[in-house]
Amino acid sequence: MALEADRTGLNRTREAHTPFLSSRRRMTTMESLIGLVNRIQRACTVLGDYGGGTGDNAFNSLWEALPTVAVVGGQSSGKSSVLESIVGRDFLPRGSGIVTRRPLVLQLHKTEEGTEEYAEFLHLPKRKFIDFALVRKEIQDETDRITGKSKQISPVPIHLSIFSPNVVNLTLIDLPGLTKVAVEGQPETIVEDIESMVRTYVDKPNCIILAISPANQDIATSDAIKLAKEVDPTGERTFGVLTKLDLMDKGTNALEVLEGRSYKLQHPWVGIVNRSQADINRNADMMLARRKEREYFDTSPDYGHLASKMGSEYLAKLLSKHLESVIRSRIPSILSLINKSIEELERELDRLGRPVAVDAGAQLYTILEMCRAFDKIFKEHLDGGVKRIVSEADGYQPHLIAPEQGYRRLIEGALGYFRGPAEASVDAVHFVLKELVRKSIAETQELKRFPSLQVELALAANTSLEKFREESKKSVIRLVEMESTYLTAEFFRKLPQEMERPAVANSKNQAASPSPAAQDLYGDGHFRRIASNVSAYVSMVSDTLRNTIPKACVYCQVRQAKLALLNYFYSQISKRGKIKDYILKIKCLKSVSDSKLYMLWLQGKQLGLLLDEDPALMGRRVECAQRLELYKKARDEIDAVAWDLSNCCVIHSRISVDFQVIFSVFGVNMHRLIMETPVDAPIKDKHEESPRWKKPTVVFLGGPGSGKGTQCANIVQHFSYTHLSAGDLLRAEIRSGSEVGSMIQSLISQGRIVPSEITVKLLCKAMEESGNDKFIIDGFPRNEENRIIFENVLRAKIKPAFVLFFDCPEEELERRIMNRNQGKEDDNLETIKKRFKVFVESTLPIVSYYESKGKLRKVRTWFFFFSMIVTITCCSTILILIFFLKINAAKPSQEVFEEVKYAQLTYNKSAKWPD
Ligand SMILES: Nc1ncnc2c1ncn2[C@@H]1O[C@H](COP(=O)(O)OP(=O)(O)OP(=O)(O)O)[C@@H](O)[C@H]1O
Ligand SMILES: O=c1ccn([C@@H]2O[C@H](COP(=O)(O)O)[C@@H](O)[C@H]2O)c(=O)[nH]1
Repeated sequence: MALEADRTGLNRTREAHTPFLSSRRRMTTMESLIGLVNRIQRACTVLGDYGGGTGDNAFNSLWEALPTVAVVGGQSSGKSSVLESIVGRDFLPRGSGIVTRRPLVLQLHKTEEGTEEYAEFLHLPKRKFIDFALVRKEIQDETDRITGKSKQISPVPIHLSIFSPNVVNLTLIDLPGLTKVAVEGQPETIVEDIESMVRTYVDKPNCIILAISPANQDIATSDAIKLAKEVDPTGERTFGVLTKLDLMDKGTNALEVLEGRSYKLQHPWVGIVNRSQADINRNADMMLARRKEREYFDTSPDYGHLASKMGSEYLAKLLSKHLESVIRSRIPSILSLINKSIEELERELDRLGRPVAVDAGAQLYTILEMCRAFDKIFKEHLDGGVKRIVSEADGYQPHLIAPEQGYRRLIEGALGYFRGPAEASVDAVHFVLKELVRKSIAETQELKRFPSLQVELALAANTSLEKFREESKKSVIRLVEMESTYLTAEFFRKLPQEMERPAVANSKNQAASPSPAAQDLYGDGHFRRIASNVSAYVSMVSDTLRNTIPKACVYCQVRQAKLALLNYFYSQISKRGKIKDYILKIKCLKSVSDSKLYMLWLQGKQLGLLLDEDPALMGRRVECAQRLELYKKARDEIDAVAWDLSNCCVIHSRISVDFQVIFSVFGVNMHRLIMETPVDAPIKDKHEESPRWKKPTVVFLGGPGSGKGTQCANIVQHFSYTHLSAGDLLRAEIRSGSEVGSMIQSLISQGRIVPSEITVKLLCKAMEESGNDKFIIDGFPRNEENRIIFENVLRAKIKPAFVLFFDCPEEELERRIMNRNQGKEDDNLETIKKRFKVFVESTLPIVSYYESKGKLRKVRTWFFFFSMIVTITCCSTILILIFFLKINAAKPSQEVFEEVKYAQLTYNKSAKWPD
């Protein structure tokens, strides 16, 4: 199996190693569908997803989506004998009481005539059982391994594969026989336990019920029919089997039941005649028993007219055919479920994050990556958050009351009041930063699963912030002190001088009388002026500090937080990493006695401890990864079957039965389309012969958003073409709400390519409905499978002219799609990336294919372009062979259109499409 042994611990069988077989071993056509389901079922079981309902409900059950045949019957209904007759071997445990205590998933594989029969268990990979008595013993032993020797039952199935030329391809699930009372040694709840286990299978709409009833009992008392009637009242998925016909009372028969009069089912009842108890006791040959059964019906006066539809061989064939067709019809919904599950699991794995590495280097790397993620968020917040706080924090206004001690003392004293608000600014920024650290840690998705790391990171970041706060405080205090120690002399020089000068006499004789100014020298006015001057100075300093304090905060705290918030953490972490490595080395050298180092070892926590995830989360990740692998493999297998089948058609140059099968797999009625084409003629001739739409069809290819649709709209306006966009047709199908629509939706949302059958069907339908005979096919074929179907099916209907490739750089495509705004749900960044990938991986090779036919024209220069136009205009008889043109789609739309028109005008109508 593709799931690795160490991850599942369940690689127990060869099939368990590879329940999904390599393509070499892959069976083809009809058988492949049952084989495919078998492989998926086995892989599901390995991962705990099986019908018994105990699988992990947190996951979608793939098992439940798979069609199964459950064998249901009461005790002694002849259930085991029916199964043995179908297989043609004696291999089931027998005895009184409840023998089948675990579901037995019995997978029958038809091998070539003359090959040896053998059996294999999923739980015993390397053992091939040739002796079927040992198979019986192993079923008993394996049952006991889970249930003990008690009479308990377990829903965990046993998987048994039988390879034989005497079987048809079929998978059956044998369930414990329904019982009415608990007999000696059985738990009291056994009756309900068995019924509820059987119900978990038969309740599912994908379950085909093989209801076994003995003919020698009244059908109205049949446990199997009673249950089937409840869960499948219309009888659509129930096959009634009547056993023990030969044991009925003389003179009675079971025609009422077999002819559907007693209890009507949608499928015919099948009568069976098994070996008698005496035959079983003496190990009578099963092949002989089959022959006897045939003879019984052929010669029966009661059942002779039904003989061809009776017996275990007929039953096996009937079931195999039915199972095959049910699987076929279910493939779209299985694919849809798989795709949905893949998306869900991928999302969940993204959420859970990658598994934690085991070595110190990788652990360090993981931690650093998370730090980077945190740091990024922190910086984003920083750019928004701090600015606001810093600008709010500068609103301090000191209120100065100046004592009369001269300017210097007054000012110095006043400036002292700035200390408090300056420190408060630093604190405010500090708290904002701290809050941002908390917020950023909470918002860092990657950190969510590591609580210890969150704590350590917060601790280290806050330690750094404390350091920055101290630095910042020192700086702002220094700024305040600088203002106190050096007063700006310029300010004082500009003060009105007369205020300071003593009064002067007017004339020699005149006694000096105090001027009004002098009178005011020691009055209120004087002090008011000093106060006002001091205040003016303080306010000037305040303005300066209002600018410089935030600068200091930003420089010492914000800038540092941006540059070096985690430096302390990094140094701690790297020390731990080194210590750990060192210790490990020392331990290897057996010199752990170095006590100093050992102390360090104990002090420093191991890196691994920081990454101490919740074990439940780790388990969940492993489960998700395994499921994802299962679903992806299953999807590939289903795709491969489709691919194998469609290839058959190409290889044989005819539409084979298989091809029709795969068309109908997708519920597509391609029969008419196919049958209308001369399929037995060689492909080459086929295309030359009267296609239904004779006018040339042009194919537009290019990356998503390269402008194909835009140019199609232009063409439609100027030329009488009908534009058929494969993508738009698929989107319309989604909107129609059909079953296929949901599968398409799931593929489109992943940028994946829808199976050709569906796209071709939609294209043909649109062509028919258009009433036109000239088409541009936009965006098809876009992978190799598309191309093959295009060449072998669509080409029979149309006359392809040329492929026009729109060449455009990816950045331009992305820009255009993101701006397109046409409500296309796959126009989102996530899907776009996937579409580009698919385009490069799948569509470009198709472009190269047509290029390899030697028909490629490089992007033409304008000179070339105009010269060609001139040539055409001057000499219309010149026809230029152009099968393949490359359009420089990065040019403006109108210019692109000129190129498109040119291509349209100049292609050689008589030239052949490359074979
Ligand atoms: N030459 C151009 N220059 C600039 N923008 C363009 C040009 N051609 C088309 N666009 C714009 O780019 C977007 C994608 O174009 P359009 O839908 O035609 O691409 P498309 O190839 O049909 O895409 P898709 O493969 O998804 O169907 C549209 O919004 C369209 O208007
Ligand atoms: O032939 C086709 C065409 C389209 N798809 C799917 O549809 C989307 C959208 O197609 P656009 O042509 O880009 O509109 C594309 O990504 C495919 O998922 C397809 O499968 N087969």
